[in-house]
This record gives sequence, structure tokens and C-alpha cells, in this order.
Amino acid sequence: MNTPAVRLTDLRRVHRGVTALDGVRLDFARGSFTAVMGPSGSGKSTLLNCAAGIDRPTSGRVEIDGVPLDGLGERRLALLRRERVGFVFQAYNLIPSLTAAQNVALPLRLAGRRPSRAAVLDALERVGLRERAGHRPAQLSGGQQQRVALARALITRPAVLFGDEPTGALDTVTSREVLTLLRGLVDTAAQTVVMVTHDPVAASFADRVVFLVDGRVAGEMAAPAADAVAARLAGLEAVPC
Ligand SMILES: Nc1ncnc2c1ncn2[C@@H]1O[C@H](COP(=O)(O)OP(=O)(O)OP(=O)(O)O)[C@@H](O)[C@H]1O
Repeated sequence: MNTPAVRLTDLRRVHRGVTALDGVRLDFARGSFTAVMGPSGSGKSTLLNCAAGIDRPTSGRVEIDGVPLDGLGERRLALLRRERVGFVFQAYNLIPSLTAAQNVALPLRLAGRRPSRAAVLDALERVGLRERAGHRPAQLSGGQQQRVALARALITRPAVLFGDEPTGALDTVTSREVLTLLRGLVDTAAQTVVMVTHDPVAASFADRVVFLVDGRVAGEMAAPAADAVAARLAGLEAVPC
């Protein structure tokens, strides 16, 4: 019962001679909201991609819901990624010709399932956009498009939702709306969320911040306040060249 949603053990990832992750051990508890921060190039995106099964680590282990990914072949890994992992990016990556409902239904269709209208509307309801089901992306604001992307990531009821700068393209007000929504998913639905961000205010919505430097965990902060996060980050970035 205490199995974390995601467990990373001694994770290393070398990209063509560049060590992006250098022995990361982290647990992401179920129903927790974690922000991952660090200077540019510290390995944040690599960590998220490895944890989500998008990228394979050079060594070490990723477990999602207790299932080790290293033992899975490509087909089973793709399946687990589709069913147990949600991912949102800075770019919403919605298909312009499809309605919000059709975009949300896509992951299940790709998995060979036929999603019920009720399941799609339920996912849109969870992001407050049920009444926009028939709208195409161009008819929606940036924040609404990101919420459709969230609904699409949540339709499979994933063990973990990863966000790589999910509010990076949004203005301050819209960004807070999306972060409040993520916080609500954690608090009311026990969704596990792991989000990379450069923004200390965004990080303050999380339960915990993990700081990366040079591919290693350089520290953590619980119940993070934006000012304290900004100060810690400034310290980490002030590395002599
Ligand atoms: N596909 C790749 N090929 C070669 N090097 C890579 C590749 N992906 C990442 N790297 C390198 O690995 C290191 C970590 O990159 P990563 O993108 O994970 O950092 P990041 O913290 O997300 O950076 P940013 O905040 O700038 O997005 C960097 O030195 C980067 O240049």
C-alpha cells in the first residue's frame, strides 16, 4: 500500500558523452505534488522523460506503481506509458482539426479502446471544460487548451501526471488557474503530480520541491514558499564559470 507512484533508484542517463543524470534516487508518493527545479541543463527534462518511460536510462531503475520499467519490452513499455502515465508539456500539442472531446479521447483510441462519451465528458468536467467539448483548439484560450491537454492526460486515470513546464506559455492569471487545478486534482482525487518548472510561484503550489544540479539531487524543500524557493534557486544558479 506504501508503494510510491514512482520510484527512481540510482538513475543515470548519459547522452552522447554528456551525463544528464548522475545517480538520482527519488520517491514520489501517491497523491503528492512535486516540483522539480534547477539551473538550465541540470537534467530536469531528462529526469521526467526517464521517469515517464519516454527515455531509457543508461543505468538505474524506474518503477511506476511498483512495476520496474527496465524489464519491459518496447510494446509493454508503450502500453504502460499510455495507460499509467499522463504527460503535459509547455506546448499543448492538441490536434487542431479535432474537437476538445476528440482530442481527449485520442489516447484511448490509440490504445485500441473506444472511450464512452461519458468518460470523455467526465475528464473534461474534471478540468472545468465540459461545456467546451465541441470546440476546436483555435476556439479556446491558451489556458483552456492546456486544460484540454490535462483532460487528455487524465482520461486513462494515470498513476502519475508529469508536466514539463506546463504553465511556461501561460500568463500569470491563467497559469494560476492551471496550477490551482493541478493542486485540486492532488487534494481531491489523490492524483500524483510531478512538474518541472522555472517559476518559484508555480513551485509553491507543490508539496515539495526537488532541486537538481548537474544531474544530481542538490536538496529538497517541503511546503515551499515562493520567496524561499527563489532564494534557494538563486544560490544554486550562482555557480562560478
Ligand atoms: N538528446 C540529447 N543529446 C545530447 N545531450 C543531451 C540530450 N538531451 C539532453 N542533453 C544534455 O543533458 C543535459 C541535461 O539536459 P536537460 O534538458 O535534461 O536539462 P534541463 O534541466 O531540463 O534544462 P532546461 O532547463 O534548459 O530545459 C544538458 O547538458 C543537455 O545538453
